[in-house]
Amino acid sequence: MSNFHRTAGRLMVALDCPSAEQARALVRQLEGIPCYMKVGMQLFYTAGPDFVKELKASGYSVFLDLKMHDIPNTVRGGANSITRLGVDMFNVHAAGGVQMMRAARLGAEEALAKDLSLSMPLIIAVTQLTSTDQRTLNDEIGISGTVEQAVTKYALLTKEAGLDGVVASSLEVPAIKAACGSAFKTITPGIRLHGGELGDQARVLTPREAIRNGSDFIVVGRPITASANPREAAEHIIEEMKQSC
Ligand SMILES: O=C(O)c1cc(=O)[nH]c(=O)n1[C@@H]1O[C@H](COP(=O)(O)O)[C@@H](O)[C@H]1O
Repeated sequence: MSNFHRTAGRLMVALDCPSAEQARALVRQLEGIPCYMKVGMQLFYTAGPDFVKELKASGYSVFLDLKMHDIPNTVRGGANSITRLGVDMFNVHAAGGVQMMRAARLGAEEALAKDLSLSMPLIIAVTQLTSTDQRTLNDEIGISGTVEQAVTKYALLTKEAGLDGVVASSLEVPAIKAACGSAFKTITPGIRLHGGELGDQARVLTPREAIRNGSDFIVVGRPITASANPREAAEHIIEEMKQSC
């Protein structure tokens, strides 16, 4: 496998689009770039499971980002339905606790037991959203300590629950890997090009910095989707990632 393909395989493009048509147009522009496609709430709530199946039928790896956070029984059912879509990765909130995260794995296992053609998706837990800064964590959410401490605690809970890794900012990746081991996956949004608009993201790094920090995957939305040329933007990001390897 070429270095280009290895590094591009660590890019996840957030298809945060208001319609299936717009998402399809974006996917067409990115054709041939071997990235994951991330389907989040905005697209899923309008285009639904059919769009996920369409991406899978076209050969894409899909991260279904619905951030489940509910009672264990409901998350178990949700994970079962999501796994039956054949996605490669999905997520829950670590704040739901160990029992809830274990229920997500159980729901996925139950889906697999019923359909042997399915494979086990990676199940990932969101630690602290990358839009959360230190003040918000302490004063609004009511969690004391540093963001890194809060993220590491949730990462350890995620590992205890038997999930595959966490979503966090790449700033926290060294601490997560030190606490949970290098095989524990880190999926990092909050990626911005040097000097780019932060928007609502608080904890950000560039693609180059994220890969240097040890992120397994970087999640990129607006730096690609809001660009005048999404394909060029994705290629530029892959180039940056390649230089960091
Ligand atoms: O789970 C996620 O993917 C996620 C977690 C998080 O802490 N922060 C975060 O930004 N995301 C998602 O990553 C993407 C980032 O998009 P941009 O800020 O446009 O690059 C969005 O689809 C978010 O929903």
